[in-house]
Amino acid sequence: MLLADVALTSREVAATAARSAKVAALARLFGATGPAEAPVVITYLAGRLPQRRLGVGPRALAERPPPSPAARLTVLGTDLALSRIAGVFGQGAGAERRRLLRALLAEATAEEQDFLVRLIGGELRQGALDAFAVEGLAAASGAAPEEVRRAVMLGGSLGAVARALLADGPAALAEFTLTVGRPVLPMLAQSAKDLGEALERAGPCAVEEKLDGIRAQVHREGDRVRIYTRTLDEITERLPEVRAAALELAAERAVLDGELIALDEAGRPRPFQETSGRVGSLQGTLPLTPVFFDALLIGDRDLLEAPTAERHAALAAIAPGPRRVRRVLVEDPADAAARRAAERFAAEVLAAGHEGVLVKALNAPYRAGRRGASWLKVKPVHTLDLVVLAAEWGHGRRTGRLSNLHLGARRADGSFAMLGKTFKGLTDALLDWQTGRLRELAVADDGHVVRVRPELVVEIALDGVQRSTRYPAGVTLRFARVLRYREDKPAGEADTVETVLAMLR
Ligand SMILES: Nc1ncnc2c1ncn2[C@@H]1O[C@H](COP(=O)(O)OP(=O)(O)OP(=O)(O)O)[C@@H](O)[C@H]1O
Repeated sequence: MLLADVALTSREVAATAARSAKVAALARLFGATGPAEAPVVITYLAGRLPQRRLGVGPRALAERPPPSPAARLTVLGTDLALSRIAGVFGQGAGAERRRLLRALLAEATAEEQDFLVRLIGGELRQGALDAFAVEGLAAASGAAPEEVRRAVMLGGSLGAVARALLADGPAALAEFTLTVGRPVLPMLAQSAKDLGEALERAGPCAVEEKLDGIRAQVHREGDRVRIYTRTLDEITERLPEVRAAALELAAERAVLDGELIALDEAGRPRPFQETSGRVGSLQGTLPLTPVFFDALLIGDRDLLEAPTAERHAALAAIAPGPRRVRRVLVEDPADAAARRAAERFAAEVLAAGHEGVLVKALNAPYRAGRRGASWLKVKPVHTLDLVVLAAEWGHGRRTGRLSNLHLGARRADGSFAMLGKTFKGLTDALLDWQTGRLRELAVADDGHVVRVRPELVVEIALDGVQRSTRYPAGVTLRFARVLRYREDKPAGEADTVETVLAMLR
């Protein structure tokens, strides 16, 4: 497949607001896509790179050679060329990467050059693309969209499902079942205003402590253990203590969902930044403890469709108390005594230094990859996960470091609206870290503001939001401060403008 075909479809999909037209354009393209090309095609359409980071800056992207008169770049050829660029390290790497990029661009037509530069610069990101691609793939292959969706959750990636579907047709979807050693997307929670609202919405439920750590899915088969993050990256090698804990479970074969936290000697949770250092690229040395809250598979039993109460019981049978999240049951939310007990529990959880509670409907299945109403989170402090759009060079003590962050929320079309700026809450270690990371993401630097690819998610605490004519969404943040970077969260899942506007009310 030619890169030109992908560029054309990308333009068509962006140009129409109609879901059916987007899906039809994608279905046409997938009809002509080979199985091996499919993962790359899908990644490009979503505006992402399989290589994630190329290490080329704004200067390299600004240097365009004369375009090729005819389209001849293939998708796989382009992918190979980008992998070569990403693989250059050491002295003179910058210049060598620029040379390779120029050589690639010289092979591209003017339209392909445009596509590549915007792709590499992060301007083509389309958060909603995967959902349309599922339908486009279903249409192109004759499979049911719901089946494709289920396979993506269980297979962990749209690319892998597309490859199988385009190679073997709808029958290939049967291979995508929950398998030990193959992570599935975690179930996510919606927000509730307070515990009262959550109990009302959930019906009979469990109220659980919300631990402030790192989401982890732990797979065990005999003495083989694998640990995955929320984005399904494998982190087993970095966490021998978690592996050891998994080997102590009373089940040889299990897939469990939980949170990794760092505790001090008194058993109180340590700040998240110390936890995340072990998993993200910040440095961290504290040992982590897994605390499980769900079981997806135990022995030969796939528990995904089993109700919460049954999954919790299955977990309790194989994991000792300290390895499990603490919870109280509210069998009847209309019962005042049960509600009071839940309120007391939530207050204790906060007093113990945790961030809030989760309220989980007892009769609901485990919905991998979904943010449904059967899990509700209640947190007393307002926080937003926003995307860093730019940063300003600091002054005085912060000279030479990127400091004041420009923060954006996600629009429905996948672009970002700036909400405000903050340099509060940044420790020296965070300043150093973000300076390095943001320079890697830089696309422009005017000596004052460095604009970056919108990829880095940061969790911001705030006192609220207020109307403002200075910012494009008509709203800005009050007393925003940085809590932590969320390297485990993709920008496509950052909070939306809609969520922020809802906070005005
Ligand atoms: N008992 C628990 N049950 C489920 N999740 C928990 C629990 N304790 C802590 N968590 C963590 O809380 C997260 C959900 O709430 P949070 O407000 O942190 O959302 P987030 O990570 O910002 O976004 P998302 O809801 O997208 O995960 C889970 O992903 C998990 O990491």
